[in-house]
Amino acid sequence: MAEQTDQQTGERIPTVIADELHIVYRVHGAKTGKGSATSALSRIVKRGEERGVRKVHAVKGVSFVAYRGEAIGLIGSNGSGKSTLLRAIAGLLPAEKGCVYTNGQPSLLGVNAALMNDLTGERNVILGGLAMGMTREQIRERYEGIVDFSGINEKGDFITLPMRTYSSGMAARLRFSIAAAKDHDVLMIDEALATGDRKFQKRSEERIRELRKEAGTVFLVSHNNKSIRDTCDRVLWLERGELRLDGPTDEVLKEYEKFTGK
Ligand SMILES: Nc1ncnc2c1ncn2[C@@H]1O[C@H](COP(=O)(O)OP(=O)(O)OP(=O)(O)O)[C@@H](O)[C@H]1O
Repeated sequence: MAEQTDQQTGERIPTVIADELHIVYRVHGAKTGKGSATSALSRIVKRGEERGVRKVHAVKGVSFVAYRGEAIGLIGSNGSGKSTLLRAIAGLLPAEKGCVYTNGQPSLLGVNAALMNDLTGERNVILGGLAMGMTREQIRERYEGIVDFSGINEKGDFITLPMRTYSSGMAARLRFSIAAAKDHDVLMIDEALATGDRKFQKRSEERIRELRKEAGTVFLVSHNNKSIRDTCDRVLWLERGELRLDGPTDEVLKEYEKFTGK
């Protein structure tokens, strides 16, 4: 339906809307000060604060609209809130204030995406496919493609070995290949490209471009400015949880590189 409207009117279709989004983590059991009498007293006096709970305000009032067909890079220093923002878009973290709307099913592909270490790569392809909502039939059809794309079998029959025998790069490649086998409405990739070798990075970038053409929206978190430049046409720059810049890749990266001194 949505695609038809797109073709008929040429209008851009929003896929993700973040409106003044705030995300706060609560860390339980964290000490709020040394075990002194004064800190105990101040804890009692600060009545509004839950005891032993520290709050981390990771995303602060972020607003943007993402459209179908866009590939958006998320950049910023360590701890600036990039992964948190992705997890919130995926619906894995509740908003403290503001909200995030998504049109379609968002899928988050992180380097920690859950695959079973004791199962073979083969079983994980099937499980991963089922978990993404593919049918057994679709998985059977795409199985060869997934294994070929991952390149896991290039150096021997590794796909029939348990995942725990894979190097971290091999495991990351398989995760990316499984996720990329499906056409996603909103695909979010957290640093996945950084783990593969250069040849695999090139293949992944190509696949990201294809996914965009298939009308989805792709978000890519990366510390590799080249990967961002090669795959994204728009960049959101987060710093200390705030959206510092949102614009065309070249413009934002130029400012970011000035900031980081690169
Ligand atoms: N599970 C958690 N509990 C509490 N605080 C957290 C948690 N995860 C992240 N944070 C905090 O939230 C802030 C943002 O972290 P986040 O992982 O989103 O940053 P990032 O930009 O993805 O960083 P990096 O580039 O290092 O991956 C940081 O201050 C971090 O300490």
